[in-house]
Amino acid sequence: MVALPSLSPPPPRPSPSPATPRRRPPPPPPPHATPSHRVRSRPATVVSAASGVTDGYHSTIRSLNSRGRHVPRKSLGQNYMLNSKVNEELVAAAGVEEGDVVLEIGPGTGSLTAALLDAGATVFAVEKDKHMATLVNDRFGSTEQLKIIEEDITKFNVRSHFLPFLEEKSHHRRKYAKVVSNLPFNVSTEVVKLLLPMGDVFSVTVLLLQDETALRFADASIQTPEYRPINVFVNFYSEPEYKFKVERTNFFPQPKVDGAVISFKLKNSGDYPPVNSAFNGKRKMLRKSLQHLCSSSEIEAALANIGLPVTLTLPVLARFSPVVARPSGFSCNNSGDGSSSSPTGHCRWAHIHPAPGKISTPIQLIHPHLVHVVAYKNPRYAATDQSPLSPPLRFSIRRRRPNQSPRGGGDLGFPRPRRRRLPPRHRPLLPSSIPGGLRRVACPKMRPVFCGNLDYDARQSEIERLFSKYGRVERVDMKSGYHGASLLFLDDGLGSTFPA
Ligand SMILES: C[S@@+](CC[C@H](N)C(=O)[O-])C[C@H]1O[C@@H](n2cnc3c(N)ncnc32)[C@H](O)[C@@H]1O
Repeated sequence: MVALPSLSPPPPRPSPSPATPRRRPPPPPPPHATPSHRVRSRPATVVSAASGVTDGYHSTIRSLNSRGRHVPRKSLGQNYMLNSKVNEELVAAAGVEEGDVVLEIGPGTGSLTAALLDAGATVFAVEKDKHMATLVNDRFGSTEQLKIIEEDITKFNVRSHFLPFLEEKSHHRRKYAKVVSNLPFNVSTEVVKLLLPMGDVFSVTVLLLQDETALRFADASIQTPEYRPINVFVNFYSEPEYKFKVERTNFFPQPKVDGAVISFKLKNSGDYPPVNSAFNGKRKMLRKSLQHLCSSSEIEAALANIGLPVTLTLPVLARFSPVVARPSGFSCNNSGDGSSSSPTGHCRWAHIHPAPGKISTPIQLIHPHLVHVVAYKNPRYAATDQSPLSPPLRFSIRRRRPNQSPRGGGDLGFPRPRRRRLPPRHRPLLPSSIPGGLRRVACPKMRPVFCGNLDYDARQSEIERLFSKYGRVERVDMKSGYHGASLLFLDDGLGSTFPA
């Protein structure tokens, strides 16, 4: 923890004496962003017209101390920006201009907020730390140009809170907002997952992240071993561009790593290709990534049919998807071509068929935007139908035998915990924990069903209603750590199937 020196009023500098212990804070670090372009020589601290104060080392310390001594919290990623030039570069990277509406995550002491207000933007700021929210409020007073919400961005429903604000500020004309933020490093992936699919609200998202993370997000070459599902996600929803590196000396307290600014130009939701299942694989080798949908030979035949390579790019995936997935309603009645819409009314469901003969292969009911349900094929129906083109199989949630040792969450999309195998009489039946804070099901009849990629508006009650057709839903756990994921506990009764 860093003990902040009190600087109000700043004491006169004592003449240095070897006997006196040094009490003054270290001098301001040489502010240095290393832009890939536009290197301008400017003073380290710039007077903000909106705020009337400078944002540098001393002013940051002063504002942190202004409401009692405030020690930056590591758990909240509180590394404050000391260099106003970096803030200005952030604002410029987002092309913020007069009349723009901007979402800022974590305004902190308000240094970036000041730069945004100076550029003529109206700012909607979400700050988790009560102390910092009050501090920004004090700094800017009551202005029409700024609204501060004290909330955790990862639990915040951006759509329902931000859209009315956007409409009001843009005078009910359809206008895209922007996101500009010096993010706490520890929530960057969550925030990226939250914001990128919102191309109908935001045109561009400019974030100051950990340099390594920014490099990873901006990597568009899928042939490298570092390529991860997050890259598919990022490139699916946006066009990322690495802007410039920000050295760690620009922050207080100084983090252990450098930062970097990255911009994501968001795509409009109407243009997304329906390729959700491709998010599951690390490399986009179709034969492997999609082996749960059809057999390898069928995948290869489909590829040959449309003249595709085995390793995919996003546009190619978009062309391939309809060959293996047929759109259907969620409440499909064995005809497989239902067209009911999702609970939030956005899109249709795509029903993917299981690989022949793979009894416990996860069967994915994939919805381009809403939900991705992993259920398990019931061995009882293994013999009924094997062809991916015939009417859909009947599924049921896989049943766990009452005396079966609790298996890890691997089948549910969570890593399987390592367990020491106990003799049967010692095996803990129920309840036990699996990673992610989820509890095992207490009743052997209750089946956990994992739903991912939930829409931001999706509510617990909607999921409950959706699944209640297939059995008694004991409860729905909305996972906040995972982007839009929930786990629901379903008692489908002995004879019932999923979907019916
Ligand atoms: C890296 S500091 C940036 C502060 C300021 N924007 C600046 O440039 O100096 C991150 C800020 O985000 C806030 N924060 C941390 N976690 C948050 C969360 N989950 N939701 C909203 N704000 C958060 C912290 O309290 C802190 O003020």
